[in-house]
Amino acid sequence: MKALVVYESLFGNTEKIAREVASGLERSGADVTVAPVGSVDPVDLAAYDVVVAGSPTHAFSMPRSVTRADAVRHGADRACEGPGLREWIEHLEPQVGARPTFAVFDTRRDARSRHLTGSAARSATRALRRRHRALADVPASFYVGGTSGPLLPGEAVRARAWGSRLAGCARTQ
Ligand SMILES: Cc1cc2nc3c(=O)[nH]c(=O)nc-3n(C[C@H](O)[C@H](O)[C@H](O)COP(=O)(O)O)c2cc1C
Repeated sequence: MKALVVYESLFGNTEKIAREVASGLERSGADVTVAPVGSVDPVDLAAYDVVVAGSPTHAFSMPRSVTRADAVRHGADRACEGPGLREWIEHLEPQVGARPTFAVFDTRRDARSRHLTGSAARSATRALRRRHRALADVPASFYVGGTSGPLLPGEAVRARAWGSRLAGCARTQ
């Protein structure tokens, strides 16, 4: 099974999760490519059985240019300023056939936080459904302690386990 894991990441936390998901997929026997979302042509996905896509949650949704600029003001690397997952999904062709199957994840602030956090992965799911894309699993969220991280304890392990499980879900689709 061939898998692609693409990510958008301003401070590096979503990239770390993407690499753990990739390692889980690999552990389950998949041949995996991991890449920043901006480096993969969204029109050219026919080679993959499963595409996993992730981004940070910004303002309850996927990042936009204005929220990326905000992240840079908070110390994120300007080179990561996008375009990102939102724009990548907009450039996907409307789906013909079931392949590849998609799965989406995000990073966001601790679920136990007093504030409503929103979820980029839920927004990405809606955007993919509008493009008639098949989804292998419910959107997943992984938690950081603050705007620049770090990942909360146990999240890397949870991401690897999710990756392994995805390999199974994608095979049965
Ligand atoms: C401009 C901005 C808006 C954010 N909005 C939210 C939000 O609505 N909900 C949330 O849970 N986290 C929010 N965060 C925290 C991010 O989710 C966090 O920075 C991200 O998970 C870190 O991932 P990264 O290292 O891959 O960039 C926001 C961060 C920034 C910079």
